[in-house]
Amino acid sequence: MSELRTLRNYVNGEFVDAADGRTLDVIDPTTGEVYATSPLSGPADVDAAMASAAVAFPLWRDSTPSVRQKLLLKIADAVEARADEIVDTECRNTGKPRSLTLSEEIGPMVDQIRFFAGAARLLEGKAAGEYMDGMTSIVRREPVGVCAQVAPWNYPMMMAVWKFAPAIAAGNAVVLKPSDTTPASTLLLAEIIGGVLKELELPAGVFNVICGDRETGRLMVEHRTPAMASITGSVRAGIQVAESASKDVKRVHLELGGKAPVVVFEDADIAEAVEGISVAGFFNAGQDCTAATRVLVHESIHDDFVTALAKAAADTKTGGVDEEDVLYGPLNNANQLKQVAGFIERLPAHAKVEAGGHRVGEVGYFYAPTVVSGLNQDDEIIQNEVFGPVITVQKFTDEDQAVDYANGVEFALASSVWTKDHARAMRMSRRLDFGCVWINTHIPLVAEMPHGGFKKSGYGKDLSSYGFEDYTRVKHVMTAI
Ligand SMILES: NC(=O)c1ccc[n+]([C@@H]2O[C@H](COP(=O)([O-])OP(=O)(O)OC[C@H]3O[C@@H](n4cnc5c(N)ncnc54)[C@H](O)[C@@H]3O)[C@@H](O)[C@H]2O)c1
Ligand SMILES: C[N+](C)(C)CC=O
Repeated sequence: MSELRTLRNYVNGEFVDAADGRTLDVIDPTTGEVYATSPLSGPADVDAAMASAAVAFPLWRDSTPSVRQKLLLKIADAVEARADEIVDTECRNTGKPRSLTLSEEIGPMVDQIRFFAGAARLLEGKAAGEYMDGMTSIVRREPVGVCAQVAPWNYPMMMAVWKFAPAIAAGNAVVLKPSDTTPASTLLLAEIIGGVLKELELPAGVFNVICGDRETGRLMVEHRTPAMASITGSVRAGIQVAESASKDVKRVHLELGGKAPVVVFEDADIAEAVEGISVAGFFNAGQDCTAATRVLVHESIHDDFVTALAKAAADTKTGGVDEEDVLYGPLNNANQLKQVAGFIERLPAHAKVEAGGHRVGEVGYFYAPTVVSGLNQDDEIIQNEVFGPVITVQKFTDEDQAVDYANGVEFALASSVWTKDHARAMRMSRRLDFGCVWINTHIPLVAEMPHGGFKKSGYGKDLSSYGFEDYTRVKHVMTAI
């Protein structure tokens, strides 16, 4: 067995252990074996990281947009240059297929960092002017302060980018906590970002990473230093973060769970829909807040659709990091495997498992591509986030019922409509109560467009100029003239 790696926090430009030496095991989900340890950070570590960010913040706040852009562009170049190493690290820690991680994550991440590098120089505000006789008003857009940022395990490195890039572009300093199950790639990003900060002689404390669990996250959010708390994670965690932040009225940015409806009308191109939906439902083992997880199909094509989707599931391959033609790897951790299996074990008698419905192998946390039909709107598996390679299929009779079913959950992050009827697609995009509506596609994202939900999926946007503005505050300056 190879030697255990020791991961360390990254604070003020240095890798350091937790002050009291406590650690957590880091597990390779492909094998279920411990391959590293990471710090279980406590109050002293949170204090140190916050102090580092607090010192850096005024210096970074006063930097010009041009300097912020230069930093981010250099980080993007460095990430691109070390892509293979980053992918190796991410794949060891998540079990994702190597080739897909390279093509579907590194490219977009680099592009997203470059997008925010550009955004740093394009902040918009209202025109300065005389809105009252004898007075001139100006709007200043300023960074918010130190940001406490908490990331999930499903896209560890990409979610880190979505957090630090807009925050740093806007002039904030960051303390970021990766999930306890996936700290490795975020710490490699810290090494890269720290190297660029050093090269440009910029304050080391602009970017800090501390590892730990929920309690570490709570300590960060409740710490007196940050002015803003941002989390990507479950609804439960989001509610707790909002509660913690409310104690001293910190700004909160919440990207939480999803339960995306996928509405397929009778005039859709069925073959195209089945292919797009199966990839968007099973990609990353369905551990995606926008996954195409909850299919609603018009009754006239329901049976044919289910047969085709079950075949697509049977043709979908899960397997190891370097296996060929694999769409997805293991679930992220033993708890997640238990959670996904639990939903299938508890299915009501009226449900029918059309494909999969079982674990694959006994080593690691692999689960088969699964399709379940015959479900009712109030079934547990329809109302709750499975976050696994499971697609459910329900029948609808008309547009109104499709809208009722689609909107009839507590989540409201993403949705899609499959139809050739343009007017219907436009009607549906107005009526669907989700932060994103895709038409005849599902899952693509671009840096320029906002990502974020409504209802229990949270508030605040990632990516885009909206996401950038969330990391700024607006000040009115009025002067007598
Ligand atoms: N909306 C999005 O953009 C998006 C993206 C990815 C994942 N998610 C959601 O995240 C969930 C899966 O991720 P997860 O299991 O890591 O979520 P999780 O809620 O268990 O944890 C997310 C992060 O929050 C931390 N955390 C948990 N409780 C906390 C608390 N009380 N205070 C501070 N930090 C706390 C965790 O340590 C982890 O780093 C799914 O529900 C998924 O839909 C949403
Ligand atoms: C944000 N996204 C869609 C990349 C992953 C959500 O889980």
